[in-house]
Amino acid sequence: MLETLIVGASGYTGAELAAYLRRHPEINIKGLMVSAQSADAGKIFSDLHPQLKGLVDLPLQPLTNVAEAAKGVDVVFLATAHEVSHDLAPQFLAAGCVVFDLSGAFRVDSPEFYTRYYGFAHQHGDWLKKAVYGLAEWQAEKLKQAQLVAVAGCYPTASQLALKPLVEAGLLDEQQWPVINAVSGVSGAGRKASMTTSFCEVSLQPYGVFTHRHQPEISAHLGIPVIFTPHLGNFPRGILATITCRLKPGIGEEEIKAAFYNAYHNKPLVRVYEKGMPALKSVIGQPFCDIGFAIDGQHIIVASAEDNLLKGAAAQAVQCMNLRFGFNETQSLL
Ligand SMILES: NC(=O)C1=CN([C@@H]2O[C@H](COP(=O)(O)OP(=O)(O)OC[C@H]3O[C@@H](n4cnc5c(N)ncnc54)[C@H](OP(=O)(O)O)[C@@H]3O)[C@@H](O)[C@H]2O)C=CC1
Ligand SMILES: CC(=O)N[C@@H](CCC(=O)OP(=O)(O)O)C(=O)O
Repeated sequence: MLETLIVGASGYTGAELAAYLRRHPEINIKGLMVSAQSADAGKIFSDLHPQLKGLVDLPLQPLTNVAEAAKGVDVVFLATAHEVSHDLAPQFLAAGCVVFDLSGAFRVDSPEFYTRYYGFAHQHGDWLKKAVYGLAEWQAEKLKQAQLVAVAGCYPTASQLALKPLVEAGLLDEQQWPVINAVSGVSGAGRKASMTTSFCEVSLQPYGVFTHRHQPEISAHLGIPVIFTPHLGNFPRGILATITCRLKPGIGEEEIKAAFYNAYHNKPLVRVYEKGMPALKSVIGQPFCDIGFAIDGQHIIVASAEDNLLKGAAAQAVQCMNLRFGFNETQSLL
């Protein structure tokens, strides 16, 4: 049995982690943590997330001393903001814990990337180098050795799962950058109140145009440049990415189908459609990323759908943990 902490347990992804981990036969949830100053410290977790009433009724504990909190703990999930994870992860790692970080704090091995896109100077270049990028379907071998897993971002997961089979098989015309248009539900911005995510303000709209931090995350791990435009949608959860690319001359449906088959025929959490396009309703509340495509001449449109809080965050984190410890990949997820 692995003793496990969820830090940031009162948040959206933290709550989803608790829901999965409570039913994992190899995991004991030892503690649900929030910040030392949290207004929710001392409250019962399920009073904040009543869907888990009677299932996870532990108190939310203030994280006042990391060394103390890490005692007897094997695994830590950090469902915290990037800056918070950046500070906490090295402390839990120093205490010997295996850390699964849902934030972007360790996803790209480039200190300049953090200054430019995250607005802070990264202090842990050693861990940036050692971190394994948690895009589970593509990192199974590396994950087995990882002490720090930087779980892939929500948009980057939907985007890369759709594009990587085509890139790896060399099917795309390299002169034409893939154009990714993706819409996310509001839970992507977290649970804390803010003006931009308040009910009356939200209206379908692009944001972060040419500047969103997920563009370089996707490019860095895909190995090619992309255009990425996120949109905020007026629904609670889910991401739909619609991606337009140009194929190399002579590439057709047969090659595309083969590329997706080779990549995912034995990957239970990616479902590639024989025909039709995925919709959010098929993945909300599910740990899957669903992919569909259509070809017209040299153009291909690939669409991928996921629940941002699940395959885009908590489910993928648990999937990475399953792979790390040699459990069934979908344990507690399906
Ligand atoms: N939402 C999404 O769709 C996705 C989110 N992510 C990433 O996952 C992380 C969590 O996201 P999300 O669940 O949406 O965030 P939320 O804002 O919903 O939750 C953040 C949690 O962190 C806690 N927290 C804040 N500061 C500290 C601290 N210093 N020590 C311990 N706990 C702290 C908060 O509680 P309190 O403030 O009361 O202490 C809260 O429990 C972020 O890095 C996000 O970028 C990744 C993929 C998708
Ligand atoms: C709708 C919305 O605001 N989405 C967030 C992305 C979700 C997220 O938390 O980003 P990571 O996957 O990198 O952790 C944003 O655009 O900043």
